Amino acid sequence: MAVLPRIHAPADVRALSRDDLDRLAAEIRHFLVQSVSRTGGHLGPNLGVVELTIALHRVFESPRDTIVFDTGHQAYVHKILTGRADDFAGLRQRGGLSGYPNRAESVHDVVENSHASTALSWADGIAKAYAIKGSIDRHVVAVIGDGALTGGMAWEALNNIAAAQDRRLVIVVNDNGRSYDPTIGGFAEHLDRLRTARSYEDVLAWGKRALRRSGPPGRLVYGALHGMKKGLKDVVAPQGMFEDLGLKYIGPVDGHDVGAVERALRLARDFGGPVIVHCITEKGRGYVPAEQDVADRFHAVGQIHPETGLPVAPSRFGWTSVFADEIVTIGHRRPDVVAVTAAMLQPVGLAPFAKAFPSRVFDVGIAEQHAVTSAAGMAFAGLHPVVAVYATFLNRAFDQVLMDVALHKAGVTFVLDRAGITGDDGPSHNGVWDMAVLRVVPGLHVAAPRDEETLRSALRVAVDIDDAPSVVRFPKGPLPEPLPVIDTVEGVDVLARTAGEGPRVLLVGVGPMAATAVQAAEILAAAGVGATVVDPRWVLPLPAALVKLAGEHDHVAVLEDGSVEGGVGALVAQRCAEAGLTTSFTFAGVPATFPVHATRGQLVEELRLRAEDVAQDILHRVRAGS
Ligand SMILES: Cc1ncc(C[n+]2csc(CCOP(=O)(O)OP(=O)(O)O)c2C)c(N)n1
Ligand SMILES: CC(=O)[C@@H](O)[C@H](O)COP(=O)(O)O
Ligand SMILES: [Mg+2]
Repeated sequence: MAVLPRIHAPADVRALSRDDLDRLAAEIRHFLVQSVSRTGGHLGPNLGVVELTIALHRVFESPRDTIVFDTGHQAYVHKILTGRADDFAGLRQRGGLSGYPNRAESVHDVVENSHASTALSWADGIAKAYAIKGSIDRHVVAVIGDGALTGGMAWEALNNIAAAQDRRLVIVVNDNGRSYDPTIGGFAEHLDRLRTARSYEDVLAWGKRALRRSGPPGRLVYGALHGMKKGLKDVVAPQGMFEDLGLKYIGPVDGHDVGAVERALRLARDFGGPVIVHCITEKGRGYVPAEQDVADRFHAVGQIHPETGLPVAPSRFGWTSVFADEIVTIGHRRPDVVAVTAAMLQPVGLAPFAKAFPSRVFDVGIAEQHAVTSAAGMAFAGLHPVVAVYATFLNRAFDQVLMDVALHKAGVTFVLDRAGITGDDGPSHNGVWDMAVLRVVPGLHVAAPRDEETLRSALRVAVDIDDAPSVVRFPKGPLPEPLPVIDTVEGVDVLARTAGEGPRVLLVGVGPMAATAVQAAEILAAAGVGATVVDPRWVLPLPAALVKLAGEHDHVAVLEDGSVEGGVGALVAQRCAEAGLTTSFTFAGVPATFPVHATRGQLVEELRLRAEDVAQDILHRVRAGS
């Protein structure tokens, strides 16, 4: 009889027999492959934490004990064990399950932020609060991957966690040796060494045999050692780095052996202080296409054929591919150009560059702040670094862009992929803050290309800027059709001029929103309102021609796939006001909200960013004479 249908809450998992547990793990694995094949999602990471998550919910009593997941992309099993298996048909879809923990879904979910390396700080804060509130019997458990452990915040948290030996805080390191690629750096090598050490279980078993064979005194010693705060493993093979930090270490544990993980977690739970449980897992475990995926073990898949793992729809030539191609061309021409990635070499399109110039690409781990400041160092020493990250992840390196790159007028180029609304990856993955946040950085240049040619051009110009930071941002997904230029005004592309009676409208399309602006102009023309559509291509520094053009029109609409608060539209309005213009404005962009996961198209409609929405809003303003 199937076990999974009997699981509606963690208590059901705790009630299972040992045999049922193995069956449950197999059934969950089958379920994940069948379901995520249909919806897309983080299949590989979740196949790697099936047994680990089962053991977690058997040893700790969520929500009384608090379990937080770092990044949260590996929380599908947690969702299954907390009664949401039936909801997976709607994974990452509007109205369906989020691809990450989500408090609106369950009391068992805490951290909704999908940005890596934050879980230990969450755990430290929660543990401090429990201590102050006297809830000393509540445990806090943080599950963090080896990749997320390469992020600086994790080490800030470890430093604090180690400072309080009385906190019931368990750190479960889910060590599968990879982010997307194999995890890099000295710490990753340290984990490697631990990983290859004799397993915790083996050492325990050896200790039991060896000491017990030596008669009553040996048995006495084994009992004393096993009961010791430090535990046998540390006595036999103390784990230097963690021990030096003041953190007890238990492991390495076979993360696919429910019993072994349970035993290690129980030991950690009862220790009464901060403990690291080092679980060795395999990303994509139990699904051959994922296990054999050299690139990233099916880290994130679209819809696939479950039998083969092959994509249902072939991926189309997209924005990232254009960057991947152009940066190689630039690399041939410019030996000083180097590339920096934060553990996302393939997703950001740097694999061809790495193949062509293996010594000129640097994977710094999930460490965007380090990526930016080390790039400032590279620029100081005569290189032109190109830092390629997803737009949303640059948020955490704002100070480094401002104070290490811009303050020193460093020629660093930032390539921001997934800029704008991405949608199904949830609110923390939309890349909508970059233009508003970076707007205040002195000297910084920002390009928002609208198609392939303007992207290639922007990259070529950016790498030639050697006295200031430059940013080139583009969205996720397939390339739009090229938009022809009918005129230019002091470097600003004019894409359309339509006839009409009465007030004339200036439509400023930022990046791919230029296409929406052209469509909106056509709708306005049909309503008898004439318009000019322009695309500045470089939105920072703001071209003076935009103010001049605004002065020649009665109403200005700025369309941007980014925050409308403090965005490009706000900047255009400010410059117009400074020039004494009294032009009225329509601002089409993303409001200061966290849109719930949905497709990009659904969010564009929800946020009224379609051409028909923008045209309607403009007509309303123009006809109201405002
Ligand atoms: C700040 C930040 N940078 C990059 C990412 C993209 N990202 C998502 S998961 C991941 C790899 C995480 O590796 P690990 O922590 O080892 O978890 P695993 O996928 O191996 O379970 C990366 C780089 C992110 N979510 N947050
Ligand atoms: C969890 C995480 O941050 C990444 O896996 C991200 O979800 C990938 O996004 P794309 O699928 O857009 O590359
Ligand atoms: Mg990993």
